[in-house]
Amino acid sequence: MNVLVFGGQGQLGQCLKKVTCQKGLDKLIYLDRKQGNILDNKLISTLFYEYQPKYVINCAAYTAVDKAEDEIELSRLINKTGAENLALACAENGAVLIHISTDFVFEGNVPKVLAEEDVANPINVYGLTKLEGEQVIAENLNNYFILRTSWLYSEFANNFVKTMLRLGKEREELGIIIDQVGSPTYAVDLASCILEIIQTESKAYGLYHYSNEGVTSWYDFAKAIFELAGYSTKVKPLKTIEYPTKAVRPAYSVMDKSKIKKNIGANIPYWRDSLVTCIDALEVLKKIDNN
Ligand SMILES: NC(=O)C1=CN([C@@H]2O[C@H](COP(=O)(O)OP(=O)(O)OC[C@H]3O[C@@H](n4cnc5c(N)ncnc54)[C@H](OP(=O)(O)O)[C@@H]3O)[C@@H](O)[C@H]2O)C=CC1
Ligand SMILES: Cc1cn([C@H]2C[C@H](O)[C@@H](COP(=O)(O)OP(=O)(O)O[C@H]3O[C@@H](C)C(=O)[C@@H](O)[C@H]3O)O2)c(=O)[nH]c1=O
Repeated sequence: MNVLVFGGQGQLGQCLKKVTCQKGLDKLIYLDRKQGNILDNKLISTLFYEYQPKYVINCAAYTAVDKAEDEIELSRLINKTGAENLALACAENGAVLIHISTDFVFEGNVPKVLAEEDVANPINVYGLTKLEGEQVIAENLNNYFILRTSWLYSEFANNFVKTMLRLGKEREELGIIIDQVGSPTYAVDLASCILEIIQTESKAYGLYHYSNEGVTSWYDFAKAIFELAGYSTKVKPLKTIEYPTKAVRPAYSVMDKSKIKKNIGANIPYWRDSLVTCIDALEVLKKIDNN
């Protein structure tokens, strides 16, 4: 049972690799941007012909939230057209598509836990193009899982945890937004959930929410990162208005995970417990680097 992973060198792609290695699974084929460009339909056809995949995991995306405001067409090309290309190839070849989306499809203007059927109303280009990607998959394919996740971090690639650890070393104090609230997600936990869907060959296709359990602000998340990593960096709470960014971000994007727990049997860790695991993993990598 072959599984093609597009965006295999990104953060989630590397987490999938870590989990498959731990579990001894060897049927996943990881494609970097060159080996598996989701904008190249000829290449996609060749890959489907060569590997006859039963599952396709799309970890490829345009994820630079602020830059997307200036690169609308590129963001749309990767997040919408790329998703459409994979959906069409899956439909033609009878493969199941597992696609990742985001909490940023929501406006987040009310402190209400968001379910899959709640109205999406993106407030930035990244969120809009991710929503367009979801829609184009649903229009072209029946056998798909779209997992919306939020605030992904891990020991791999770029993410908020690694940014905090870098800046925390350089500065005595950091100002971090306190009035944006959500749920951090350890990408290794999400990778395990994706593999669970594949291993159980679940047929409960559809749209799902997946994040770690619990709710926090970026400010409290940063404080927890420094505390667990043993840093003495001070953290100053800022209002969104005091930290201007090119893209507007949702103030409240906590997602309801009842559906994925019920249909897939997902067992979801609490965000702080997973943060401990990630900080430990970063420590191990640091030791390996130093040797
Ligand atoms: N990061 C986060 O906080 C969150 C992410 N998500 C979603 O989760 C998914 C995984 O995100 P994450 O792993 O963090 O993202 P990354 O940015 O770490 O990885 C995305 C990968 O996609 C690759 N890519 C870009 N364009 C193409 C293309 N045309 N063809 C093939 N590959 C391409 C990138 O390659 P290159 O580096 O060479 O450009 C990169 O390796 C995405 O769908 C994202 O929208 C959802 C919520 C939160
Ligand atoms: C670096 C920094 C960020 N912040 C704020 C800005 C922002 O509101 C928040 C997070 O900043 P980042 O730019 O790291 O994260 P951002 O790119 O906004 O993260 C988002 O990425 C996309 C891909 C998603 O899908 C979302 O779920 C979410 O994870 O923290 C500060 O307040 N102070 C700082 O020093």
